[in-house]
Amino acid sequence: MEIIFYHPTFDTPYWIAELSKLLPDARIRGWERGDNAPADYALVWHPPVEMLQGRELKAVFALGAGVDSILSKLKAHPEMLPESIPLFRLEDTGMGIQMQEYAVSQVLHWFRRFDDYQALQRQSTWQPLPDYTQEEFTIGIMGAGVLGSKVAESLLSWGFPVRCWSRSRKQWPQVTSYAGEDELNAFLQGTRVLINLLPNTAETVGIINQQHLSQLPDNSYVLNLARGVHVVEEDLLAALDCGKLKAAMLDVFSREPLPKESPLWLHPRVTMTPHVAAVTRPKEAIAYIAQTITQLERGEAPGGQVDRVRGY
Ligand SMILES: NC(=O)C1=CN([C@@H]2O[C@H](COP(=O)(O)OP(=O)(O)OC[C@H]3O[C@@H](n4cnc5c(N)ncnc54)[C@H](O)[C@@H]3O)[C@@H](O)[C@H]2O)C=CC1
Ligand SMILES: O=C(O)C(=O)CO
Repeated sequence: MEIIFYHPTFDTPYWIAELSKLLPDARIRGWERGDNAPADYALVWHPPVEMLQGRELKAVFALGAGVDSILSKLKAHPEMLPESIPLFRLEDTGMGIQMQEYAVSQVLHWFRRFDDYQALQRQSTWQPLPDYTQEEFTIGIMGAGVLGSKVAESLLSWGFPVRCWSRSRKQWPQVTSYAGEDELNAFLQGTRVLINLLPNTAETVGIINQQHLSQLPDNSYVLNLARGVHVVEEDLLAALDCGKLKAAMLDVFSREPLPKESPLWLHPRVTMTPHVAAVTRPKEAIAYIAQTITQLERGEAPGGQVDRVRGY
């Protein structure tokens, strides 16, 4: 079995060495321009078109959870990957715990009013503030998939009311499930902290916009952990400035790196991280890919296959 690997920043020799331990019969090589030798599987992130085009692959693996970049490249270059070749993505593989850490720490930061206390500290003001209660801090998770479910679980354990919104209704213990466009407004109207974990698809681009933000209660919060294109940044800033939103924490942006001139950098109630909410953990990802390849070789149907029409 031949496997080719391409990632613009990962440590290719490490990935090859670790994957070889789990797939001892495979010959694994880092792909370089000009390499047209046969391959059965390709492991990729932002692959050049020529890496995949014209190959008779058994499957392609995206080395992350989101497949928006590879699917948008496929729109422009459908010849890169015929429909008959399945595309797999990473499901959790250590990203769930990272999303839990991120969401729980930020929700608790807002819930315990550390943002307000930091503002008071800057004015040298000693001023205890009234506590918030869990009942007034309903968490609304958009995107009830692999990562959304992990985040829901962790916030439930801190006693917050949790609701989720997705395409189809979920039966999760203690979580109120809203489904489809018809229920989006009702979902938003009872959400105090909106956490976005949707995939980037034609239906979800720009979904956090003026119209939807206006449905949230006043003094709400937005935590964007998914993709920058979900948020209309001017609408978010307007919502912060009119008091609809109390604060926003953003990990992802419509343009990355965020341009220096973006007003988000200096807004006093915006905090940000540079797209690090959950990164690919090599050990877990390698074990997952090795297991999936083994299942494919046995003729089984493993999980994690992307529905290219649906877009995630
Ligand atoms: N900031 C970061 O570091 C990272 C961000 N991500 C982002 O998180 C996203 C979610 O990842 P997973 O949970 O693994 O994806 P997933 O595919 O398991 O879950 C997606 C969820 O969104 C829902 N959904 C999709 N389209 C919808 C629509 N039009 N309306 C309502 N609900 C819809 C689905 O029903 C599903 O519940 C990824 O696509 C990626 O963009 C993932 C990893 C790291
Ligand atoms: O895996 C993904 O989709 C990511 O965004 C990694 O940062």
